Amino acid sequence: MNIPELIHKAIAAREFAYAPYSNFCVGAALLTKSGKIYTGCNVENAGYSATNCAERTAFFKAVSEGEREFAAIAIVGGPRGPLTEYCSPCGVCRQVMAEFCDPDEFLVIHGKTPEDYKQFTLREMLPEGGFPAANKGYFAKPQA
Ligand SMILES: O=c1ccn([C@H]2C[C@H](O)[C@@H](CO)O2)c(=O)[nH]1
Ligand SMILES: [Zn+2]
Repeated sequence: MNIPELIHKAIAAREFAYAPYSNFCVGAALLTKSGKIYTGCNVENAGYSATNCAERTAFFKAVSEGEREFAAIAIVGGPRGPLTEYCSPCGVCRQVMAEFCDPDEFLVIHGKTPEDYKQFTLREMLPEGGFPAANKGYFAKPQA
């Protein structure tokens, strides 16, 4: 797994962040087990709760194109401008990861630069979570 490349793609996706309300710009790059990368940015809305995080944008792009098996996600974010901090996913995004990802294999990478990052397993990010993808393998496979 090329983590610097994944972070680089998350940084590029952050350029597309639509964040006129918070000015907090986030990018994500989601790596499938087969090696494809789906990117996402946050997309805000005047009705704030309609906002979609970068991580879920990447997941929903991938799942809606038939992907079900994921290896890692890189996340970068912070106030508009150069990155100065690590960005950690919100609870809703962690729950979406839990739907599809093995908690002990899937890596959640918090990047600042391609070389400066922290990595966690999904289980570390969501201790005691419910993990349908791990408990019932068929949830992870496309069904008729
Ligand atoms: O991990 C995160 C944290 C925040 N945001 C977005 C949501 C909102 O648009 C803005 C401020 O929270 O950043 C993400 O996309 N991902
Ligand atoms: Zn989120």
